Amino acid sequence: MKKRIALISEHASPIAAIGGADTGGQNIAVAELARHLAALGYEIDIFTRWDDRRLPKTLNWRDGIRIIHVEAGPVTFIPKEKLLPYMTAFTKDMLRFIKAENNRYKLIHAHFFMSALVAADIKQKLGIPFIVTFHALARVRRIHQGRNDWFPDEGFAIEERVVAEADQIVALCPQDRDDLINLYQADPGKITVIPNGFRPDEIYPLDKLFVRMALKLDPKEKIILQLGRMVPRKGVDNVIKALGYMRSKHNFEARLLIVGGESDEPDPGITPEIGRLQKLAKAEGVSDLVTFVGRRTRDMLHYYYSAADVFTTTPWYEPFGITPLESMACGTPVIGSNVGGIKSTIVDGKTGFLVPPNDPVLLGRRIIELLSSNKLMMYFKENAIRHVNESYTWMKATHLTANMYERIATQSPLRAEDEDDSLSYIDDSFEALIETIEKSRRKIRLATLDSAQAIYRSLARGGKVLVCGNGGSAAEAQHFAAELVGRFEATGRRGLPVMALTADTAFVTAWANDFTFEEVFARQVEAYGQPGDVLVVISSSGQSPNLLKAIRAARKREMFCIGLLGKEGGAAGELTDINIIVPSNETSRIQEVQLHVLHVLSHLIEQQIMADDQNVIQITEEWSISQFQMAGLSGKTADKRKIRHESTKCDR
Ligand SMILES: O=C(CO)[C@@H](O)[C@H](O)[C@H](O)[C@H](O)COP(=O)(O)O
Ligand SMILES: [Zn+2]
Repeated sequence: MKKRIALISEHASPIAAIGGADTGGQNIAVAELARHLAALGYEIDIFTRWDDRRLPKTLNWRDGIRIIHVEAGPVTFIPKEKLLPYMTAFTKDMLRFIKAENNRYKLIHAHFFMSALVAADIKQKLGIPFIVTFHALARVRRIHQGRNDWFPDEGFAIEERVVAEADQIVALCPQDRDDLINLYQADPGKITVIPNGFRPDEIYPLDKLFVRMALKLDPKEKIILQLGRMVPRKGVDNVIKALGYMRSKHNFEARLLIVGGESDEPDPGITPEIGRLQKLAKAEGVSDLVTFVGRRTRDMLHYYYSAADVFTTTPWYEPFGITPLESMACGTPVIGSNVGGIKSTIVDGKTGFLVPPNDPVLLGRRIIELLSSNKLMMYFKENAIRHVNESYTWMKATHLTANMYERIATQSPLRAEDEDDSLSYIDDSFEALIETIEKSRRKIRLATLDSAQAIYRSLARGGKVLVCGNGGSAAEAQHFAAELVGRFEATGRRGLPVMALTADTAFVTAWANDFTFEEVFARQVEAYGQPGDVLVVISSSGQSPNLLKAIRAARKREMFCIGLLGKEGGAAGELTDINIIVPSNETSRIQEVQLHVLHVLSHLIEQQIMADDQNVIQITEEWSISQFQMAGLSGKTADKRKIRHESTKCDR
């Protein structure tokens, strides 16, 4: 069985279109991680909030990947800042799904703090270890966005809990790791740095002239590209201001293409951020240099990256930033702000430039410096392609992730390679046993009681019990005899004459060796059995010839025969006086229930014998005061056995 992993990404579905306000790097990261894990042989379920009724509850997205749409709040788009109140419902629906499918996830990998809250609650209930990738940390966001961060303050406490309870935390870059340690006191030993990546078969360089023609762009113009989520913190303002600075102070003109938004056509009505930036462009006197492209599908992105001369990304902060990688993968140098993940993915002066996040003048100067030197552009291009292919592919990130999964899985109680199979077997066998016990409880209670009474009656009258069976049943025959000759639960009772016909190895081997195995029990029945004694045969099939012969021999000696059987009783069931037939066809399940029945019989017989002996002592004491003395006998010499016999006669 393949290893099952659950990914939770409460707001960022892998199938959402990229570029909208709430769709960006996390959607891509989850989608790519899932695809590459599936290629490594994992079975992936991605749990994400159901926000569109047109989508099925469970979607078989790709080979080995399902998207499970979780019911949590209204089935419509809700901004991620408003999702926290629905997380309890999310957990409940996810638990329901896991239980309904009887799924055993090796671990859960949660993306973002709300998903991690779900994972932490599920870990508490089901013990499944979990890993978290925060993608963005509340404290960091608050530092950089202040009151423009609309997430509820509960986020801080939730992140602290998650940091403490997660089995492992993925930091996207060294800055992310430092923030986790400094702002959340995360245990450094629990942090693994795994950067995001790009897919070389999806994002690769295209011929600049060709794509400019395809995109109807001027082949000669200098083009600056800005691509990503349309939100203020991405710092597009900075680039527009840089454009203004370049034109006014250096008379240097370049076109700025802005790709992104909520619709394919740029529409300030649908994407207010576009309207805001248009106003800014006007104020900076560069409206004619700024082109809003609108949202584009992922298969078109490398056209835009390849068409540009330089890619700019100057957010105030950026937990990771996938777009600079993609641009470098297309051979387009990047000028990015010296923050978060960007400062570790861009190699300053080798694959592009790093600039402070809010410095349009410096940005403008760097753009001019780069766009004015073909030599520098070529140098950055070559370095960029080599750099990202060496260090930042999704395949590489997935290998690091899978290594971490294996590490966690081997530390957890649900560990190790092929244990899914073993665990399934364990669970199934328990289920089957529970089912057999359930059925048996109803079916064999009366036969069990009758058998206990028959054995007790025989013992009470001075009779004995002979027990036999083969293999596991031979062991149980001896087990039963041991309970009654010795003791089961009670202390201080007399030993009872119960004999396992399997125990005399000298006789059994001699008789089987010299004559026939079929008569090893029958011969002993003939030797020991008396009228009124009981023979108990234990068999799962009821077909063993040596048992059938034993029963026939017992009948001849007017013994009472009890069959503890399975599989509808077999031939033995036809010959005995009482049958306890376990309603199952599986030998092991039959034997397991038979052991329980033998314990129940031991208890019932033992209790009856104890009650009986108590009765005898009382009568003995009464007689010793009255009748024995009158008869001139001492209590000591009273014939207790005789009295016992009398007292049990009237019992039943
Ligand atoms: O314990 C087991 C199987 O669980 C075996 O030893 C099993 O008792 C032997 O195969 C017996 O020979 C089966 O005999 P029976 O139950 O069919 O009379
Ligand atoms: Zn067995």
